Amino acid sequence: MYLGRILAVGSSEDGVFAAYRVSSRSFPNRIAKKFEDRIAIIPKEGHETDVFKNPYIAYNCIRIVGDTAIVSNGSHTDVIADKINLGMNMKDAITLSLLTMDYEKDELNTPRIAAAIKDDGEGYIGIVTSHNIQVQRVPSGSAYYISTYEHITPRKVKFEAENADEAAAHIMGGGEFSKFTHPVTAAAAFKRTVEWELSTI
Ligand SMILES: NC(=O)c1ncn([C@@H]2O[C@H](COP(=O)(O)O)[C@@H](O)[C@H]2O)c1NC=O
Repeated sequence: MYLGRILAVGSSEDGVFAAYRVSSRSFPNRIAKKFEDRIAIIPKEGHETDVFKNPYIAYNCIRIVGDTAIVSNGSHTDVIADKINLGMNMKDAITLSLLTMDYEKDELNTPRIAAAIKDDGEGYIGIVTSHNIQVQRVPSGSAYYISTYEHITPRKVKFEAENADEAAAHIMGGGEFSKFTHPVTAAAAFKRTVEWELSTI
C-alpha cells in the first residue's frame, strides 16, 4: 500500500521520538540531511532543479526547539517551530499553522501532516486535507502515526526504537511500516536523557 509521506511520534520507557519517512513515486531522488537542530529533505546531487518543478519537495522535516521536537511533511515545520519557540502551546501551534497553510495545491490536493512532542512524552498529531482538519493529543506512553494518503487519521502503533538510528530505521521499514511501498529516505529525533539526538537514513 502506498501512503506517501508518513510521520510518527510517541514515547515509551526507552525514550521519546519523532520520526518521518518520505515515500515517493514522483520524486524519489531525495535525501534527509542532518543539521545541528533540524533535518531537511533535499534533492540528491544532480537533481537540484527538481525544487523548481514542485514547491513541496524540499523542506525541514524535523526541528528541535528546546524540549520539543516538531515533525511535518513541508514548510509548515518551521511555522509550527517558530510559534512554539515564541511560547505557543503545541495544539494551537499545529492547528493554527495547518489551518493557515492548508492542503498543498498540487494535482492530488496532498494533505499537510504535522506533529510535535515534548520530552515528557506529551504530544499532538494532526492533518489538514481539502475537506477536513484534525489535531489530536498523543498521551505519554503511546505512539501514533499518520500519512498523506490512505491513513489520513492518526493511528496507534507499536513503535520499536531505543535511539534515533533505530527510530529512523523503524519508520523506513520496520514493523507496521514494512507494509508501505516506495520508501525513499527517513529521519528521526530521539530523546532518552539529556539531549535530543538526530538520525537519517
Ligand atoms: N513532502 C514531500 O516530500 C512531498 N513529496 C511529494 N509531495 C507532493 O505529492 C505529490 C505526489 O507525489 P508522489 O506521487 O511522489 O506521492 C507531488 O506532486 C508533490 O506535490 C510532497 N508533499 C507532501 O507530502
